[in-house]
Amino acid sequence: MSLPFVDVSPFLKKGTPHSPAKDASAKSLFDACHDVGFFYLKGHGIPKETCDLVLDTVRQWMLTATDEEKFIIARKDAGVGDGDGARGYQKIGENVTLGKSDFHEAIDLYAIHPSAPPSAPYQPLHGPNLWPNPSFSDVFTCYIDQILLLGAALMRCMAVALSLPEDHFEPFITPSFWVCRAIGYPPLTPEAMKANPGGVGCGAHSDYGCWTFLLTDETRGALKVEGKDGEWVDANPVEGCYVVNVGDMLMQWTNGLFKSTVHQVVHLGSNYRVSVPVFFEPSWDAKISPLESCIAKTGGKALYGGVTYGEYLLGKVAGNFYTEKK
Ligand SMILES: O=C(O)CCC(=O)C(=O)O
Ligand SMILES: [Fe+2]
Repeated sequence: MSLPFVDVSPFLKKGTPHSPAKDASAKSLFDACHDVGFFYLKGHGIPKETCDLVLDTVRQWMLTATDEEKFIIARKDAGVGDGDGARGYQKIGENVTLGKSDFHEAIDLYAIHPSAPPSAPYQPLHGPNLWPNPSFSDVFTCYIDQILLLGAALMRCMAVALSLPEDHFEPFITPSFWVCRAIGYPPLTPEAMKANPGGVGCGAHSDYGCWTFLLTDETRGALKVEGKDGEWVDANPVEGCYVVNVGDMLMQWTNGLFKSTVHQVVHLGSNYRVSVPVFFEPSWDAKISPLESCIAKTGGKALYGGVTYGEYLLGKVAGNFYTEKK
């Protein structure tokens, strides 16, 4: 199995008339999402220099920040200092998947909550992002703005793929409650290998939102996608493309028509690998339930109940971290 390609370029400019190019693009999106749930997205219009700057910014900070600098922006439980239980730096092993620690460090960033208070204490997910420094914040804020436009374009493409009006999803995603992770996977030293025998940088999981736009450095053989027969397929980086995948929320929204596929990161190389997934999500208050047109195409019965996206997210984030109490 190799991952299919989807060209989103016909949808980048909002308000353009329907065209055969749009139909072709929407059909390739439908096939990719129905079949594998993972694809290479081309024609996205985000310059290579922007992507390189994002990756370099993460690498530079992860490799040069002192323990104290990392501690200052460490993720804290909600209500503790500037913590909201989700945002901030996580040291190696703090993130867990299926009860096992992941061998990576990361800074987690989220959209600002629509009713975020001006100062601490913060309820879960209601805090400010904990930025390492102003230039990191500038680079990421500008980058995420571009991904949000791309996410909206992909939603227009998805609407056409599902025979809906092109702007059908706009009210649900405006504004998107996006999530972004700046991740570093250190090389596995012999000692690290002993503590983490499988070398699992990020355990097998599916993503919980809508679309994941994954930017990675040039490391090959690290990201693995579960194929239909349970085999692991490498999703190596392709120059000029994002690796994009369907998350659980989109699977529910399409009543299972689009697949949210399990993947993992096993980085056994001797380099420090950097990746930056941006998770494009509905608005905090968006009510998501299976689309009628998708129910009709999948046997006529809704397979999922409805959720409010923010509540659903709160439940997911609560299970992400290793705490001493567990
Ligand atoms: O680092 C990667 O390539 C993928 C990370 C990932 O799957 C995630 O953060 O959900
Ligand atoms: Fe993932």
